[in-house]
Amino acid sequence: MPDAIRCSNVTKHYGDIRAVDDVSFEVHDGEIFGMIGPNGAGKTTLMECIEGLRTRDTGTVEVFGMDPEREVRQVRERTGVQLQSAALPHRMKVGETLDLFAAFYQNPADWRQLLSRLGLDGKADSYVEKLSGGQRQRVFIALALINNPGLVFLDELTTGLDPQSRLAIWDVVRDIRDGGTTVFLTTHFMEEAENLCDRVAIVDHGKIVALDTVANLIASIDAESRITFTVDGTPPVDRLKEVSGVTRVENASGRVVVHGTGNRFQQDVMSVLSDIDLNVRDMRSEQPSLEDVFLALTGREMREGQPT
Ligand SMILES: Nc1ncnc2c1ncn2[C@@H]1O[C@H](COP(=O)(O)OP(=O)(O)OP(=O)(O)O)[C@@H](O)[C@H]1O
Repeated sequence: MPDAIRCSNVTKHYGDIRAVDDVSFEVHDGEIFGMIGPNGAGKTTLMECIEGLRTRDTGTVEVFGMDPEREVRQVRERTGVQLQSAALPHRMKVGETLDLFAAFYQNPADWRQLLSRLGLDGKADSYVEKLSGGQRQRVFIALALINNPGLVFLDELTTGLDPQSRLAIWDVVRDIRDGGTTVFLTTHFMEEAENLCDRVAIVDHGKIVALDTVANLIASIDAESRITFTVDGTPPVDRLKEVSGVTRVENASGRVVVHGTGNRFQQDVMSVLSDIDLNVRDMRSEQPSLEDVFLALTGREMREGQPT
């Protein structure tokens, strides 16, 4: 698969702070690629070096084979960057804003079609600042897509949105990918990376500490799953301990937690429970997540110090 982005040994300092530390990776054409990591990990700086908005200290960056620092105009024509809302003038209508941005490019998209594609029919005459958070983010996506880019950068697109708007934005991002545009995004939300991204880079202290599909990242750490339930009667603790893959069984007054690993763990525990002649209630299953991957790789919680 050809690559939309290639970075080799990219480093960026701010004074003594090494924000990006010798990073090398590729983003494939046509994928949704996500960067996750704690505050200050270097995600935005790395993204800006790739966008050509920030000058790297060392290393090479190629976007569709071009250097974003030297071939600025050509890279701008083929990429879309999501602006922060503060970057827009006050009291602009949605249609006016899109018209203005369309004028910057040689082959702009038909913005009325874009609005329709993004579920913003009828909003052309609304003031941007009067829209809901989710609608405003769609306008920023429309602005990032105004030049029909082959690659779009989205930096913490859903921060500040309610869960329902976030889900709707995920559909929009998938639709962008399915339309043939590569998506490079950063997020603070583990579940966003898990649900949306084809591949994820975990960034910590300016380095990529892991990069793969979410399923492969989770499989790589061999972390435990948990099945929790309540039984009316004596739980079959000894039988559960014999199930292959089970590492631990806790029992506190009939509330049982079974820990284990492997593909068959869940199925085999269920099979023991369906055999016993007891009422099993309130069952919950917890799978390992990207949070567990981060913890396994760094020894720290990714959410420590995160905004809520
Ligand atoms: N313009 C700047 N001048 C000086 N230091 C900066 C500047 N921008 C970022 N930094 C520092 O560089 C490091 C990386 O910051 P960056 O914003 O790239 O991280 P991030 O992963 O995007 O964080 P967040 O998730 O909070 O946005 C941090 O230590 C930050 O304080």
